[in-house]
Amino acid sequence: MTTVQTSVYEPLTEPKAVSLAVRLGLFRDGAPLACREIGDGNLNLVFHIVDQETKQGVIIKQALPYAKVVGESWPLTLKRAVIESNALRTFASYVPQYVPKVYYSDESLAITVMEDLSRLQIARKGLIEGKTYPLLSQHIGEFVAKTAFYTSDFGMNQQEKKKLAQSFVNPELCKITEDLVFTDPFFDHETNNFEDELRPDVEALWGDDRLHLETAKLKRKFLTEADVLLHGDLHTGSIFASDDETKVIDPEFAFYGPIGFDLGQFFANLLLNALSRPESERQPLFDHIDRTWDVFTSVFSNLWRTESVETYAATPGLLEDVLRHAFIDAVGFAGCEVIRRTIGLAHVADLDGIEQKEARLAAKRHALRLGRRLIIERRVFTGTEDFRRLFAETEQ
Ligand SMILES: Nc1ncnc2c1ncn2[C@@H]1O[C@H](COP(=O)(O)OP(=O)(O)O)[C@@H](O)[C@H]1O
Ligand SMILES: CSC[C@H]1O[C@H](OP(=O)(O)O)[C@H](O)[C@@H]1O
Repeated sequence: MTTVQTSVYEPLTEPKAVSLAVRLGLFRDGAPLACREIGDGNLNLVFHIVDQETKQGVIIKQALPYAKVVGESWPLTLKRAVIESNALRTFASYVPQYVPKVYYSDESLAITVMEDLSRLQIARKGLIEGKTYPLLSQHIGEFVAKTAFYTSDFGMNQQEKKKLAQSFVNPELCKITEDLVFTDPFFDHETNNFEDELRPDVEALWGDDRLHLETAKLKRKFLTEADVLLHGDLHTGSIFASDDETKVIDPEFAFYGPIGFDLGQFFANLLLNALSRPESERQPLFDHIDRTWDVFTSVFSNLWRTESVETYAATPGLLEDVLRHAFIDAVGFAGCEVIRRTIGLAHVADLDGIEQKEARLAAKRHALRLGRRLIIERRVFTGTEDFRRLFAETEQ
């Protein structure tokens, strides 16, 4: 991986980002450059620099030494920028069509300079506006299948895999997920954030021993199962889309983990959008879940049968076992994500943006019932049609 170390860290400002872009020779001499900090995520600065004449742009993303959403009281490693640029490059070696090009990265400045994707729209925003993105699930299914297979012990040299896994050890970012996704929302923790009216529903979750046991099993998987290289935060705000293109961004949470995790995060964020829509407009979200799983299983199975490096790959029943466990885990992980996006620290605009208060509270109560049953009943799921069934059963 070519990440250079040239300078001493300082947070960029818009003028400093322009100077850096000029110094790096990213634009022609004398180009009239405009720059805006457009970061709307929880953690980092994102500078959009555009040549005003040619309209060509680049993105400079910079990690701050703390979590932007909370402030300097929450220090956070700058190494996440290296993880992010290395993950983008690793993914590009398998699925270049689904990630932005990385032009340059600098470990000391904690920056990744990458392709400007402004021609596309963040999928969460588009889905909230009612867009359907017909190819989103086909692309994400293929993205997850190929990145998972080729980084697994079945798709790459098993000694090389261990080295790759080592380079993606990401303890601080994993700890955020361990806390914010798998732990805090299930207990009375200060990071939680929810409307007072939801307190009885939330306290019921906090006192639910069965839910605690099943969530603990999922957290244990996340902590211990170094199966494939994951994106680690594959929600719809980490995906740029149009009707014919899909690009996955923001893999600073990348690490070696359980194969069902990225799928579960993606399913959950489709469900969160479905929760914000009237019943008559939910079908495209469930269709996306079906298609993601179908494409994932078909691409992954094909690679397993044709390119596996592991002797046991041909053992009858093994692939089916891997896929079955990936699915069950994905359902459970989706439940954790639905709950944490409803009452945890980091919410989603799909639910928070429901203007009418009673409708918003109803959608959030539905989310809590759905998330709980996804976790507890994940082993009963036989296919993606069960998402529709459970969604309907938890509506009231
Ligand atoms: N390659 C890109 N091209 C255009 N805009 C981008 C690009 N990467 C990020 N952005 C913009 O910056 C925002 C925050 O980026 P993101 O990587 O999600 O940051 P964070 O790590 O803080 O969540 C995105 O929602 C998007 O609007
Ligand atoms: C304090 S980090 C909260 C939350 O933010 C991350 O998302 P993003 O970087 O896309 O804004 C991640 O989901 C974390 O759990």
